[in-house]
Amino acid sequence: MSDPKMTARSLAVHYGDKLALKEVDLDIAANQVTALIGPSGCGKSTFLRCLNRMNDTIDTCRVSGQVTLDDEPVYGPDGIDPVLLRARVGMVFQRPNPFPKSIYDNVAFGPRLHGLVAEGDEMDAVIQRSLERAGLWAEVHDRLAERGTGLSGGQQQRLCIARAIAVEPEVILMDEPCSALDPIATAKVEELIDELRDSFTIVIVTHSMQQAARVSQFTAFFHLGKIIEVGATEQIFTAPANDLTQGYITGRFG
Ligand SMILES: Nc1ncnc2c1ncn2[C@@H]1O[C@H](COP(=O)(O)OP(=O)(O)OP(=O)(O)O)[C@@H](O)[C@H]1O
Repeated sequence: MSDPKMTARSLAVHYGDKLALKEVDLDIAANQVTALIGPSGCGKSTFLRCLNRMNDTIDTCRVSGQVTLDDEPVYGPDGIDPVLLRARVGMVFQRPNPFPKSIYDNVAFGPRLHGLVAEGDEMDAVIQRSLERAGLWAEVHDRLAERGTGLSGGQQQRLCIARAIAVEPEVILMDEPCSALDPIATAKVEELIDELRDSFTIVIVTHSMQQAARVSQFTAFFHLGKIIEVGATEQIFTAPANDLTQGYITGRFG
C-alpha cells in the first residue's frame, strides 16, 4: 500500500505467558475504513489497542514489534508521547461510556484536557461542530446542560463519537461500537462512519460480517492471533483466497 496512515510490523503481544498476537503486519489506509474481523479471542481488540497504546494500561501486557503513525514510531525510545498519541488516535468503545457530566462537558473534555480551545465562543463552536459531525446536534442542541448519561444508548454512542472527534484526531479506533445498540441506532452509527472517513482514518472491530461489508473498504481477518488474510472488503467477502476466511465469512465457524 502506498503511504499508509498507520503500519504494524512484526507486532506481537503477550499477556503474561500467553501469546495473544503473533507477528502481525498490517497497513491502515488513510481516509478509509479498515474492519478487523475474526472469531472471539483471535486478537482483534488486542491489535486495535496497540494502535494507541491502550494496552499500556494492562499490567501483564507486553508489546513487541513496530507501529507507526505517519512514519513516526508509536513505541520505543523515540515513540510519540502516549498522551499526544491518544489525541491523534482516538477511541470509541463497545459500551457507550459518556462521563457523568453534561452533554457539553462530555464533548469539551478532550479540548480542555489538551488545552486546545479557549472557553466561551470558541469552545461553543467546537461543541456544536463536533455534535453536528456526530449527527447529534439536532437532537441535543437545546439541552446541552443535561447529563450525557440520560440520552438513549444510540445517542450516547454518538456523543462518545462527538467527544472523540472534538480533539480533531487523525485516526479513530472503534471497538464493536454498535454491539450494544438496536438496529436503528446501529444504522445511524454506520452512516456516520461512512461520512467520517472523509476527515478521519477509521479502524473498526466488528463481529458483524454485514457491518464489515457495509462500512469498510479494507478487511483483515484474524485467527488465533494472526492475520490470515487482508484485502479489499469486496474481495474478502466475495472471493477470499484462504479457506479459513471462507469458512468464517460463510458462518462455518465463529
Ligand atoms: N487483559 C487481558 N489479560 C489476559 N488475557 C487477555 C487480556 N485481554 C485479552 N486477553 C486474551 O488475549 C486473546 C485475544 O483477546 P482479544 O480480546 O484481543 O480478542 P478479540 O478477537 O477482540 O475477542 P472478542 O471478539 O471476543 O472481543 C484472548 O485469548 C484473550 O483471552
